[in-house]
Amino acid sequence: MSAPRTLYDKIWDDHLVDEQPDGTCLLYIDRHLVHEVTSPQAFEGLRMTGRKVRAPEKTLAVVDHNVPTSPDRHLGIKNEESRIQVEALATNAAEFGVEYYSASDKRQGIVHIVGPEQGFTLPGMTIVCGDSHTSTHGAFGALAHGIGTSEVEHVLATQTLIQKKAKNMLVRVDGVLPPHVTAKDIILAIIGEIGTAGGTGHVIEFAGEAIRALSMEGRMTVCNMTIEGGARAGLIAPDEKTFEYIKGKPRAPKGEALEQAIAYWKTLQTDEGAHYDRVVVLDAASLPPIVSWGSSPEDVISVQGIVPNPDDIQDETKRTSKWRALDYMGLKPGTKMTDITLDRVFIGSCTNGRIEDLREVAKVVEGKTVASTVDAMIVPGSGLVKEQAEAEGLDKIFKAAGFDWREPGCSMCLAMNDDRLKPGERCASTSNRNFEGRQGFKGRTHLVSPAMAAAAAIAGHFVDIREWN
Ligand SMILES: CC(C)[C@H](C(=O)O)[C@@H](O)C(=O)O
Ligand code: SF4
Repeated sequence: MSAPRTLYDKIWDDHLVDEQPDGTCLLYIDRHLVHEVTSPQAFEGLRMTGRKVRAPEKTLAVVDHNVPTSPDRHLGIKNEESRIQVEALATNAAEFGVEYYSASDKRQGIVHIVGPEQGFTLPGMTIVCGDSHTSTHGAFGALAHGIGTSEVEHVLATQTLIQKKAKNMLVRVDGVLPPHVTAKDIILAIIGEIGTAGGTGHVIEFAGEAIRALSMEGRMTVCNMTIEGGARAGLIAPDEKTFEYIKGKPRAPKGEALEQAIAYWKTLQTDEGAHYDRVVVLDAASLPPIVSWGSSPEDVISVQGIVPNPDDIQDETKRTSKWRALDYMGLKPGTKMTDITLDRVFIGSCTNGRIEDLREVAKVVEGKTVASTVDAMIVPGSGLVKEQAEAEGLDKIFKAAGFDWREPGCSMCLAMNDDRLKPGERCASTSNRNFEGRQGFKGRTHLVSPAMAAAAAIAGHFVDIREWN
C-alpha cells in the first residue's frame, strides 16, 4: 500500500513531469491567468525568440490593476505607463491567440474573481498567474500560486513550471463562528497567530468545521490571504459546495464530463494519517471581528482591543519595527480601536469584492448614511459581480447611503490607478495588504471584513459589528 498523502501531495504527484536528484521538478500547468502588469516582458520574450503560446486555450488574459474605476473610463487611461501596459495586453492577447477581457467586456474584473466566475478555476488543477494572490483559487482544491514574469514567459511557452516541492502545513479551524464574524476575520486571526513568515516554505491546507461551513466565496477570502501568511499556496479540499458552485459556470465541464470530473474531484481529500510538517489549530467560537493596527497584516487585534504597546515586545528589531509602524499609522499605544476615526472606506479587491461581500455591506448600510467625515467607495470585483449587485438593487442601497459605486478593478487595493489615499488619510479597507504606501503615498490602511468596513463608513470610526443595529 502506498503511504497516505495530503491533498497537496496528490495534486503535485498528478502534475509531476520530471524530478531531478536535487529535488528540482517540472510541473504541468493546467491554467494560466494573465494580467497587464506582469505579462508585457513575458510576451516580448516570446516574440524575440519566435516562440508561440503553447496552450492558448488554457490561458486567459484580463486587465485589472491599471484600469480606472470611474464611469467615464471608456475615455481612456491618463497615466502613460498604465495605458501602455493595458494596450500591450490587448495587442499580445490578439497576436498570440489568447482570450482577453478588455475593460469594456462585462466579464472583466480582478483576475482572481474572474477565474472562478468563468469556471476556468477547477479542483485538482495547477493554476498560476504572475500575481501573488493566485492563492485565492486554492479554495477549489486547486494548487494555485503566484509566479514571476520570467516564469510567466516559461509557462506561456511550455505550459510547465520549474518548482521544488513545499512542505505540508495544516491550519484547522474548529467550531462555529459567532454571528458577524467572517472568513476575513478567520484569515486575519490566522496571520496574527502565525505571523507573516509563519507559512514560509509550506503549502497550507485549511480544514476543520469552520472552514467547511464557509461558502465558496468565504473560502476564497481565506485562501486569498494565505500569501500574507508567507505560504506558497493555500488549499481547501473540494466538497458538494464546490461542485454546486462550479455547475453551470461558462467554462466548467457539463453533463457526462462533469459527472466524471466530480468523481475525480471527490478523491481530492487528504488521506487518513497523512503527514503534515506543521499543524496549527484555532477555535472559531473565540474569534472576534478583527482590525489591523499596523503596517503588516500580522498587526491585528480584536475591534474591542487597544493599540498595543511595542515596548512590551522583547525582541529589539521587532520592537523598533512596530514603533515605526505606529508612527507611520499615526497611532498611540492604548488607543481603543473603536476610537479610531476614518477618512476613507474602501470595499472591494480580490479578497472581498464578490457578491456575498456586497450583500453583507448592503445589510449593514441599508437606510443609513455614510458619516460626513468619510469618503466611501464600493468597487465590485468584476463586471458580473456589478451586474448581479445591480439586479438585486444593492447599488441603489449603496448610493442612497452615500457610497460611490464604481466600475470593476483592483482600484484602491493598491495605488496603481487613480483610486488612492492622500498622504495621512486613514482608510478602513477590505483588501489584503496594509504596507506603507500600499493604498497611496503615506496612506494609512486598516484591514477589516466588509461588514466592519461598512459599519465604520456609517459611524465614522470603527465599531463592533456584533453590536450594530
Ligand atoms: C501587481 C501584482 C504583481 C501584485 C501581486 O503580485 O500581488 C498585486 O496584485 C498586489 O496585490 O500587490
Ligand atoms: S485586488 Fe489587490 S490583491 Fe487582488 S490582484 Fe488586485 S492589487 Fe492584487
